[in-house]
Amino acid sequence: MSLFLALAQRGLPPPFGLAKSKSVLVIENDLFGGTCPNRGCDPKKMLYSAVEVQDRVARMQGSGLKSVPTIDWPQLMTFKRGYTSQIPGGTQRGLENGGIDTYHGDAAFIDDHQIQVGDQVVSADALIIATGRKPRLMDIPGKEFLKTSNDFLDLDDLPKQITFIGAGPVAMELANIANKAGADVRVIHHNDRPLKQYPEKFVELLVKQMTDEGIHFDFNDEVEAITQLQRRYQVTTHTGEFETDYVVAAVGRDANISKLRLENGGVKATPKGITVDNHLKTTNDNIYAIGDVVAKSAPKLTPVASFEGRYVAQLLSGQTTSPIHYPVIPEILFGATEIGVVGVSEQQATSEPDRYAISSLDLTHWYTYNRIKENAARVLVIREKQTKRIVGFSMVSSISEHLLNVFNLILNLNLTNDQLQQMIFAYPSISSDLQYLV
Ligand SMILES: Cc1cc2nc3c(=O)[nH]c(=O)nc-3n(C[C@H](O)[C@H](O)[C@H](O)COP(=O)(O)OP(=O)(O)OC[C@H]3O[C@@H](n4cnc5c(N)ncnc54)[C@H](O)[C@@H]3O)c2cc1C
Ligand SMILES: NC(=O)c1ccc[n+]([C@@H]2O[C@H](COP(=O)([O-])OP(=O)(O)OC[C@H]3O[C@@H](n4cnc5c(N)ncnc54)[C@H](O)[C@@H]3O)[C@@H](O)[C@H]2O)c1
Repeated sequence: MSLFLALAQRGLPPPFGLAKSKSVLVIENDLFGGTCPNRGCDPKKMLYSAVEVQDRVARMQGSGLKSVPTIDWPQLMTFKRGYTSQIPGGTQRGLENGGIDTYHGDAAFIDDHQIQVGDQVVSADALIIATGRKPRLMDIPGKEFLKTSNDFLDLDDLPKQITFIGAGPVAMELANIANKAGADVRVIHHNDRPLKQYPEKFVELLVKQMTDEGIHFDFNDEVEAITQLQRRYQVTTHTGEFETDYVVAAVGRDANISKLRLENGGVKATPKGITVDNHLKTTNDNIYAIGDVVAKSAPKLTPVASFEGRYVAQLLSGQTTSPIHYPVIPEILFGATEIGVVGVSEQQATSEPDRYAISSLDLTHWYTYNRIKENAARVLVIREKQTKRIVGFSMVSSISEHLLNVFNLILNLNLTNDQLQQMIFAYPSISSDLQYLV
């Protein structure tokens, strides 16, 4: 028997893959499906459905459209819940229909083969830990008043004034939604270079656009305390104090390991997560770890967790013995303006000028972006000088996700310029610009 401790919906391939040859059990202590479809990527993008349309209509004012729609938050939340409410039950039924047993409860190791779930004990030959991460709460006076992305993504009514602490992906994406839905939004960040994984100039552009939309940024500031007033909160920072209706801590996420009693299973972890080798094996030979819970340099994203899940399923069913080899991994910050990166970064290319050449292009006036009255569309295309192959791509625009995935294919398949010039793309479309970019 193989046993999985909590697998997100996107991680389902491993239990399904293994269920053909082994008896499999999945334990989840909260919502089956995990973070992404219940409280992460998917509900966030359900809310973005309204933001994207509103933003596009706003840009077309005076070019054929009159008046910008306002967002009705309770209706939008009902729309989102129409999706999220189906996830836990649907995921659990899907597992059971696939011949996989499910348990609901906190999993904790008794030893390296046995797991306690509530008052039951289950045992397995191999175990896979996929318990993810949870929002980090700050240890400051008034921390009990802090809300998280989980709370924000399920708000019945939108507070008038919302403060986000941190300017990482979670805060920036949710701040954008709150602002477009009509809230007065403030973001407090403890340095002046948020979103380090994205090109600095693109982040500056994003911050400027969000500021122009009315979001107030406090950089190089630190929240010291939250005090409850009659109906509101007072936020005290290094530099002063202000009142707000709702404070979201978005300062990172911690590995879900505190309930697992890892020591009983001989599994070592650091504050960054569970330690694994290049086969995703923990410090115990029978136990593997995948996804966000792992201490690793690969980005903590849903498709990365799924990829790791498929790899461990292949390993356990004898289809591979090789170490895990990650493909090129794209990252994207969603929003009315999206920033995407894949492959060699601008930072890396700049630090190796003999090896890489960077082309920086402003596409704002290109037909594709002109047609939708885009505020700013820019790309960085990074080539290896010797081979002339494209090895990196970054983009800022309202529709970056399209070209990002196309460049992801180019990089992963190692396509040459000649091969791309031999193709015919549907025209005019976002991806037909490709032949002018490569
Ligand atoms: C607001 C937000 C937006 C995001 N947006 C994106 C995005 O746009 N794109 C993207 O790729 N990624 C995004 N992510 C990241 C993505 O959600 C995670 O990378 C992904 O969910 C990780 O999957 P996982 O299976 O490792 O863990 P999870 O999905 O977190 O699943 C772990 C599960 O384990 C359960 N669990 C924990 N401890 C125990 C225990 N002791 N016993 C039993 N069960 C336990 C948890 O309840 C949870 O359901 C976002 C995250 C957040 C918070
Ligand atoms: N579009 C996406 O792919 C997407 C979207 C959201 C989340 N995610 C995933 O979720 C993970 C977690 O995101 P996150 O934004 O919660 O965490 P994060 O760690 O990526 O960002 C948190 C930010 O808060 C800052 N910070 C820390 N302490 C602070 C403090 N006391 N005051 C002010 N700022 C402080 C940090 O410097 C950091 O920049 C991401 O790394 C990513 O893997 C991905």
